[in-house]
Amino acid sequence: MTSPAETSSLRVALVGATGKMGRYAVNAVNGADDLELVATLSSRDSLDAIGDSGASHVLDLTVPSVSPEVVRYAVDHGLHVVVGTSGWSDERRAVLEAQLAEHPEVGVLIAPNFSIGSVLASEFAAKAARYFDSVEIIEMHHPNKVDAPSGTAVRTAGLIGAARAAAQLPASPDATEHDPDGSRGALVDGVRVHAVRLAGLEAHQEVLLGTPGQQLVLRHDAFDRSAYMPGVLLGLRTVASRPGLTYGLDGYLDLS
Ligand SMILES: NC(=O)C1=CN([C@@H]2O[C@H](COP(=O)(O)OP(=O)(O)OC[C@H]3O[C@@H](n4cnc5c(N)ncnc54)[C@H](OP(=O)(O)O)[C@@H]3O)[C@@H](O)[C@H]2O)C=CC1
Ligand SMILES: O=C(O)C1=N[C@H](C(=O)O)C[C@H](O)C1
Repeated sequence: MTSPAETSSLRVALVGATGKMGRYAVNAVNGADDLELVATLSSRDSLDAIGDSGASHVLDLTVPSVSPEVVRYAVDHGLHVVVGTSGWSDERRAVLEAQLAEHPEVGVLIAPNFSIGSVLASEFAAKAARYFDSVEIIEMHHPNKVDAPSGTAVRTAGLIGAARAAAQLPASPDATEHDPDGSRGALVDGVRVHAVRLAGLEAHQEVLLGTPGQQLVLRHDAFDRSAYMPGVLLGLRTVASRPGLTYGLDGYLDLS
């Protein structure tokens, strides 16, 4: 928990303030008595507006091609960062870890998903994975999403893959020999991931777990972006007390 002294000086610069997530986050931060929104940036602004604003924290809700530059700027300036933007691959996180080693006082949270339901669904999937022969992920999003598979699906596959490896499970059974068009989906940490983009959808994910005679489906639906705001605020309030990189909001939750 952050102390009152720390929270009273929590000044947030929001990058991506004009986006779908950013617009919700502006309202969420403005509605929190212990947070002050000191800068709102879009693609038209220089990142120097962050430094000029006197921010202590940066909230990054941009696009995968821009997010690493935002985070690099913030860490170089000694600012704590909460990242919701997707696209933070193992390679990108390794580069960030190296940068953070030079700024050991700085905390960064990369949260592939801020919603508690989604975080729990991924956690449950990882717990269940060792008891089933097969597991596949279907992620379903609005058609404006620029990246696939979703950051949430990548994170979920990572947790499941680690759980299956720890249990020394073989690969999910699959006799496919001929798949010229990639119908079997992407393979992420040994888990097949299928990405659907459909008008009318927001953000949805199903983890299908199968073993002879039964199936378990773990599904999460985010119907609008209010689902993410409690997690955004939790991240902002906690990140300064957690130096280094935390990957996944579960790192700030007591899920044991
Ligand atoms: N972690 C989570 O729980 C969630 C994560 N996401 C992720 O958050 C990210 C944002 O999603 P969403 O709000 O839908 O995206 P939008 O496309 O609606 O918004 C993108 C924002 O990034 C800004 N931007 C683009 N380029 C730059 C730049 N060079 N410098 C500064 N700002 C820039 C845009 O500004 P402009 O208006 O000027 O173009 C806009 O404000 C995505 O990666 C998405 O996957 C989404 C939902 C939940
Ligand atoms: O772009 C989105 O909408 C979302 N992006 C995040 C992701 O890539 O997982 C989180 C959520 O799925 C919504």
